[in-house]
Amino acid sequence: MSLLTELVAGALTDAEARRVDLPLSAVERLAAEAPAPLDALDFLRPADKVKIIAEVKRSSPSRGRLADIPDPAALAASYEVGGASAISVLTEERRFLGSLQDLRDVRDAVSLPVLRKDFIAEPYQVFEARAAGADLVLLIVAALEQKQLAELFALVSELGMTALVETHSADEVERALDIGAQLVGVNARDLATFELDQELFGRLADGIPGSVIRVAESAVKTAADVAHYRRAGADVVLVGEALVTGDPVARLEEFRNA
Ligand SMILES: O=C(O)c1ccccc1NCC(=O)[C@H](O)[C@H](O)COP(=O)(O)O
Repeated sequence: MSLLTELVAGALTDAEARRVDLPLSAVERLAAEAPAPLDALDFLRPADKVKIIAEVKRSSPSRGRLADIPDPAALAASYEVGGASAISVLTEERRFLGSLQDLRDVRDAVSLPVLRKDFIAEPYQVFEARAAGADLVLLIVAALEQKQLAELFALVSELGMTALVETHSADEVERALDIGAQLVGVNARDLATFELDQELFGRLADGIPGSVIRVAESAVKTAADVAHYRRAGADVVLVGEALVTGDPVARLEEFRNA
């Protein structure tokens, strides 16, 4: 079983367990009652300076434990002070040690759009994201059949949220564009081998029209890495490890001025 398949299966098992206490009808109701989502596309629109999605990331399969993050809300608030344009919260529990409670806490602490970063494969998880206050939901093309991707994308949009559609090849970029994605990510990390390829963004960016917001994900350690992605056409960079292992405000300022 590939790591991605394992991560999706684990996320679905955990969602199934939550569903025992909170059935679909209840989570749908909570989603409908949640305050309206922010327009993430507006916050991430291309500008003179690169926009940053700053990630709350405790641990990862490739790097193990990164940071304890006892107070995700405080970390997210410091990201906002540092000038982030959106906050990504890893809610996957098994390998990233995140939770939906982290997302709720972050939602209450910032006035920026919040992304649910998880291994989403079922509508229940999308309703959960909205009920917890998410404005954005990650959809990983490699984890989904095209029909499933299109249906989840339609649901995310119907609930007023924005999908960050993540790709790792030209074929996946085409699939993202086919469903009408307005926010397309290129992840430098091969989710099967963990290999990082910072050049991948540049190779795929040309296939993404200028009307679509282009997000370079992973492998940003320094301002030079941000500048590299910027030159290759990134409107937005998504950064995790470098922010949770250093001074987030100082690093965000460096990265924004790259
Ligand atoms: O980070 C991992 O090891 C990982 C493994 C398998 C699936 C996803 C994984 N990470 C999710 C991400 O894409 C990153 O958290 C995100 O792009 C930030 O990356 P970084 O700045 O390199 O921490």
